[in-house]
Amino acid sequence: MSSYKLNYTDSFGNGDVNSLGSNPENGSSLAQSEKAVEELLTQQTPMLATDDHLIEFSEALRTVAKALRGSAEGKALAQAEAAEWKRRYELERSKNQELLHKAPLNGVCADESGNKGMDHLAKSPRRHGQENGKSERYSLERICSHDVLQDGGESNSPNGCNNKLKRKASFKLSWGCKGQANDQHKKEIVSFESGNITTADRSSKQISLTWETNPQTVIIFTKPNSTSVRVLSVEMVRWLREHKGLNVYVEPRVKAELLSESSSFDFVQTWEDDREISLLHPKVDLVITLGGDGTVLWAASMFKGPVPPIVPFSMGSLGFMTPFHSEQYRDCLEAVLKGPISITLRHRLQCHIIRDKARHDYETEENTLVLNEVTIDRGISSYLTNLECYCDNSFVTCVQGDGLILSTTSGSTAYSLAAGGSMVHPQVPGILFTPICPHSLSFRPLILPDHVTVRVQVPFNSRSSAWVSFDGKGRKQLEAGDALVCSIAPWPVSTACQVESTHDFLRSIHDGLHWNLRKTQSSDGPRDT
Ligand SMILES: NC(=O)c1ccc[n+]([C@@H]2O[C@H](COP(=O)([O-])OP(=O)(O)OC[C@H]3O[C@@H](n4cnc5c(N)ncnc54)[C@H](O)[C@@H]3O)[C@@H](O)[C@H]2O)c1
Ligand SMILES: Nc1ncnc2c1ncn2[C@@H]1O[C@H](COP(=O)(O)OP(=O)(O)OP(=O)(O)O)[C@@H](O)[C@H]1O
Repeated sequence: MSSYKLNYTDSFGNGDVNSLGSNPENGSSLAQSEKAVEELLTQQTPMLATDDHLIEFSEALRTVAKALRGSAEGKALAQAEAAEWKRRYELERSKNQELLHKAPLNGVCADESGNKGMDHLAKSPRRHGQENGKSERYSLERICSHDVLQDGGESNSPNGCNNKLKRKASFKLSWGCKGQANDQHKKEIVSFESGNITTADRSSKQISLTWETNPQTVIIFTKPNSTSVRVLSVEMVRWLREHKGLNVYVEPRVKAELLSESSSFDFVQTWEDDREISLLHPKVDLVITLGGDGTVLWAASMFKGPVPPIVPFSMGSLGFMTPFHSEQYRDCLEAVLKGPISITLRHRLQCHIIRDKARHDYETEENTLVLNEVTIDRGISSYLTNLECYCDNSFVTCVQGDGLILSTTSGSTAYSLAAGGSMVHPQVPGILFTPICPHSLSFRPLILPDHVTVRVQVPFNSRSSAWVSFDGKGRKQLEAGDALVCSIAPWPVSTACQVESTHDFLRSIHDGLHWNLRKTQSSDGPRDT
């Protein structure tokens, strides 16, 4: 029986409790043997008085009967004890599973037989007690101590796990980027409670936007020189005003177009200077774009800080960021204005040029925000670029070729893709480092994490200058000694999804690029036998 008990405790957490000393058949056979002895004694009694041997035999049988009774009682006790241990074991197992659900046991080590150690219980018995009351805490602590003693107490197992109950050293994780204390967000994603690092949440999830008050003001950006866009913009502006009672802003060019249609478009508001538009952000609830991806890039570039959510209607040939069909604009806008809507949160890169010859702060150039990418190329020069690249001050490589693309994940389906970069889901945070026609066989594209700062410098001994462009626009020259510094901007661009982020992304690569489109192989032909 004690071996049952030891076996049971030895295999705590993994053993088969039902096989340990609780076989009901054993108990009933002992009871039957005892009953048989009693019957024999009763039958033999008349003869005992006359035969000494029989008396002796009778005494012996009584002793055997007593022993059998004791054994049966002991068995019953053992069964009761086993049942109690089983109850405790199941109680503990359910607690462990509860704990596992809350936090996977990263810090728990296994003994040689693969059994889980008890450190996870040792570290938080009080927590069990607080949750389940004193008696359960007491029983759990007893189970732990029992297990540890049975497992051999103080010795260290070969895998380095000490079987003795002990507390793990506690620690703290902190996140920082160049001295900034921006822990809060990350702490919600990674928990490091009680020495266990666990993922508490995903850093990037499908995001849903719900209006708390009704949207009042929209701004519409349209692709220039397109008749179909012009026709739609006239219709949409009227509908937004007459059916939805919204304030509408458009670009000065579009206001002129609307007024040429009818003077009733007087209510439409605009601005004089593009710098004014950044002041509009606090007033604008929603941005609508009518065009292709270029119009989304254009709209985003108008906001040098936070950007209102964008609803992009597809009116171009390709539409990676434009999931909405213009024919159904009423239904679509009804749904968006009502909410909730799924959005894709697209990171932008903030790019800053540092001029070697700049000696004063006022000579510093303004940051430029890009939604797709910043490109550093050789421009009209016929020489190879010679770009020294650093990531957080670590030297990365020297780009000798046509140039380098630093792309967002939204931009991964644009120029970076054409230069051999991976396609990356737009909500994956990171910076793509994609060379353009590198003059080396081993230069593969990289994807860097979202917290790094990349610096691309034209060395003083470079044969030629380089050229920077932002989302394919605004080219600037980088002379020898100049550098471009680039990191993820704090103001992402949220675009409304037709369905949800992943669905829309996959649809865009299927429809836009015919990704992995191939005729299905017919089933007739050679087969594995
Ligand atoms: N070789 C190339 O593929 C190449 C060369 C130069 C620029 N571009 C891209 O063009 C972009 C500027 O776009 P534009 O419309 O203002 O110029 P554009 O009118 O010259 O159009 C460029 C094409 O890129 C597509 N595009 C833009 N952003 C995209 C994205 N995120 N995913 C997939 N395709 C996208 C557009 O739909 C368009 O068809 C640049 O940011 C750059 O990524 C690509
Ligand atoms: N409101 C705007 N003002 C000035 N330029 C714009 C505006 N909207 C878009 N553009 C520019 O017009 C060009 C074409 O825009 P867009 O990509 O939207 O249309 P598209 O080329 O017809 O689309 P696709 O590339 O899908 O065929 C881009 O270079 C973009 O920067």
